[in-house]
Amino acid sequence: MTAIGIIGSAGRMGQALASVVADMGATLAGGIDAGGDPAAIAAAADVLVDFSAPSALETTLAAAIAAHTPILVGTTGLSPAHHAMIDAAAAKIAVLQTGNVSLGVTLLARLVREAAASLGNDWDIEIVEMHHRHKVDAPSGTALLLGEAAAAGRGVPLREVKVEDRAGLTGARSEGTIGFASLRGGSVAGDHQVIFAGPGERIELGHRAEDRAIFARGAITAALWLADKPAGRYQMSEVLGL
Ligand SMILES: NC(=O)C1=CN([C@@H]2O[C@H](COP(=O)(O)OP(=O)(O)OC[C@H]3O[C@@H](n4cnc5c(N)ncnc54)[C@H](OP(=O)(O)O)[C@@H]3O)[C@@H](O)[C@H]2O)C=CC1
Ligand SMILES: O=C(O)C1=N[C@H](C(=O)O)C[C@H](O)C1
Repeated sequence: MTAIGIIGSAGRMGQALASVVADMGATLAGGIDAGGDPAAIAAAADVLVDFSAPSALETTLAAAIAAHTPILVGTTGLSPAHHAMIDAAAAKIAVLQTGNVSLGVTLLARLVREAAASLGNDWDIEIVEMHHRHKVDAPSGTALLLGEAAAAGRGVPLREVKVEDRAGLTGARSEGTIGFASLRGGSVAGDHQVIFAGPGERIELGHRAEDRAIFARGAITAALWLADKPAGRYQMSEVLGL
C-alpha cells in the first residue's frame, strides 16, 4: 500500500487527510508540522502531501528531492519564486501543484477557459471567492487558478491583466482586465464564482465546497496517481482525465 506523508498534519487539511487515508486504500507514513523534520517524513513516505504554509516549501521540496519522493503541493499563497522552486524540483521528481484538488473546480477551470475563449473583451471577467475566517491568503489559490484559466482562454498572461485591489477613486474598469474580490467569514469551506459581465447580460460559473473532505479525497486520489510517476510537473486535469 502507498504510504502518505503529510506536511501540515495537525492543520485543518492535515486532519481531514488523515481521516480519509485508510478508506482510500493508502497508509499513513506520518506527518509533521512547524519544527518537524521534513527529511525523515520524506524518507518514510512513498509520496508527500503538503497543505501547510508557503514558508515551508523550500525545505520540504529539498527533502523530497533528496529522498526522491513525489510530492503534491496544495499549499496556497505561493509567490513567483515559489513556482520557480517547484519548476526546479519537477526536473528531478514528480510534483503536482494546484490551488484546488477537487473534481468540481478542475472541471470548472476548463469551462471558464472555454467561456473566456468564446467571449470577446467586452465581456468583463470578475472572480469572487469566500472562505472561512481563518484563511491567511488572498485571493485564494483557486481564484488565481480560475483567473489563469480565463486568461489562457483569452491568450494573455494573467499577471498582465489581473486587478486585485480596488478602493477609492479607481477610475473606470479597464477593458480586458480580470478582477478579484475576496470575502472572509465564518466556516465557509470555499466558494468561487466567475462572472462574465457582458453588454446587457451575465454568465456566472461557480463552485461551492460544502465540506473539506472533498479536498482530502481529491488530494489522496492525486497522491496515489503521482506515487509512481517520473519527474515532471503534473496537473489535476491529468489525474482526473479531464
Ligand atoms: N489545494 C487545495 O485544494 C487546498 C489548499 N488548501 C491550502 O492548504 C493550506 C493549509 O490549510 P489549512 O489546513 O486550512 O491551514 P492550517 O493553518 O489549519 O494548517 C496548516 C498546518 O501547517 C503547519 N505548518 C506551518 N509551517 C510548517 C512548516 N514549516 N512545516 C510543516 N508544517 C507547517 C501548521 O503547523 P503549526 O500550527 O505548528 O504552525 C499547521 O498544522 C493553505 O495554504 C490552504 O489554502 C486548503 C484546502 C484545499
Ligand atoms: O484555505 C482554504 O481553506 C482553502 N484553500 C484553497 C484556496 O486557496 O483556494 C482551496 C479551498 O478553496 C480551501
